[in-house]
Amino acid sequence: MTQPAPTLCFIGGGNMARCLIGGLRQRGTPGHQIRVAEPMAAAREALQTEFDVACFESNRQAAEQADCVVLAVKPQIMHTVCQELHGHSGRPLWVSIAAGITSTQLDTWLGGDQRIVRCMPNTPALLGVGATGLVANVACHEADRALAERILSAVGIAVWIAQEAQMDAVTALSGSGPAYSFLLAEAMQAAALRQGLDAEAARRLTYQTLLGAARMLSESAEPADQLRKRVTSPGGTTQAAIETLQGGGFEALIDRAIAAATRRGAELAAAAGN
Ligand SMILES: NC(=O)C1=CN([C@@H]2O[C@H](COP(=O)(O)OP(=O)(O)OC[C@H]3O[C@@H](n4cnc5c(N)ncnc54)[C@H](O)[C@@H]3O)[C@@H](O)[C@H]2O)C=CC1
Ligand SMILES: O=C(O)[C@@H]1CCC=N1
Repeated sequence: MTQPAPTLCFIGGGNMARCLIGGLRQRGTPGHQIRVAEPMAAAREALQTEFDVACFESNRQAAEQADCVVLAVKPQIMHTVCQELHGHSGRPLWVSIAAGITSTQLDTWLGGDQRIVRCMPNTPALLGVGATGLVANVACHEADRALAERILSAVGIAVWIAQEAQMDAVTALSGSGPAYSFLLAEAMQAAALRQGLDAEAARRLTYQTLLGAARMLSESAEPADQLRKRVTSPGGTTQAAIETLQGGGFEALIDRAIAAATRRGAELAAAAGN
C-alpha cells in the first residue's frame, strides 16, 4: 500500500533549504506539500516563484499541520527558533540539518519528548546527488526513520550513522565536503592560468576532470588509491605532481582540515547553550 505523502515544512529558506526543496521538487514532490518559513521577503518571493511552494513569514504558521518540520536555520539562532516553535500542537517529526546542534539540545528547546532526526545533507542535493548522514533520537519510531530516509534519499544517498557523536565528523566530511572540491577546482584553474592556459579552457578542463574523477569513484569497483595509481605512470607527470602534493603535507593538511571542522561542530553546539 502506498503511504500518504507527508507535508513538509522548512523553517529557514536559505542555501541548504533551497537545495533540498529544489531537489525534492525536481524529483516529483508537489509544491503544495512543501511549506517554507522565511523572514526575508525577497527570499520568500524567489522560493515561491522558482519552486511553487507556499511561503510564510511566520514560523508557527508555516509549521501548522506539517508532518515533518525541517529546521534549516543557522545553529546560532536555533535555540530562539525552537523556543518559538515550542508547543507545536501537531507533534511533527523534527528534522534538523544544523551543524553541531545535538538532538538533546533540540529536544529541550522544543519542550521535551520530541521525535527528532538530526541529519547533515549537502548542497549537491539540488541535483539529486546529495550525501546525507542521519541519526534518530530514542523517541523516534520506525515510521519516523522511514520518513526522514524517504525525504533525504529523494535527493541523494542517505546513510544512517551509528552514534550521534559522529555527526560532527559527518558534517566535516560530507556536509562541508563540496567546498573542499570547489577550492580544489579554484586552485587547479588558477595554476593552469599561470601555466599559460586561457581562462575558459582552464575552467572547462578543470570541471570536466573533477566530474570524470567523481564518476569513476562512484561507478568503478576500484577504490580511490587504485584509480590514482592507474593515472600515475612511473616517472611520469602525475607522479611529479603527487610527490609535490605529498611532500607539502597534503594528507596531513586534509586531516587537520577535517579535524578543525569536526571541532567547530562541537563548538557551535557548546555556544548554543542548553
Ligand atoms: N550550506 C550548506 O552547505 C549546509 C548547511 N547546513 C546547515 O543548514 C543550516 C542553514 O544553513 P544555510 O542554508 O547555509 O544558511 P542560510 O543563511 O543560507 O539560510 C538560513 C535562512 O534562515 C533564515 N532565517 C533567519 N532567521 C530566521 C528565523 N528566525 N526563522 C526562520 N528563518 C530564519 C534566513 O533568512 C536564511 O534564509 C545551518 O544550520 C547549517 O549548519 C547543513 C548542511 C550543508
Ligand atoms: O559551514 C557550515 O557550517 C555548514 C555546515 C556544513 C556545510 N555548511
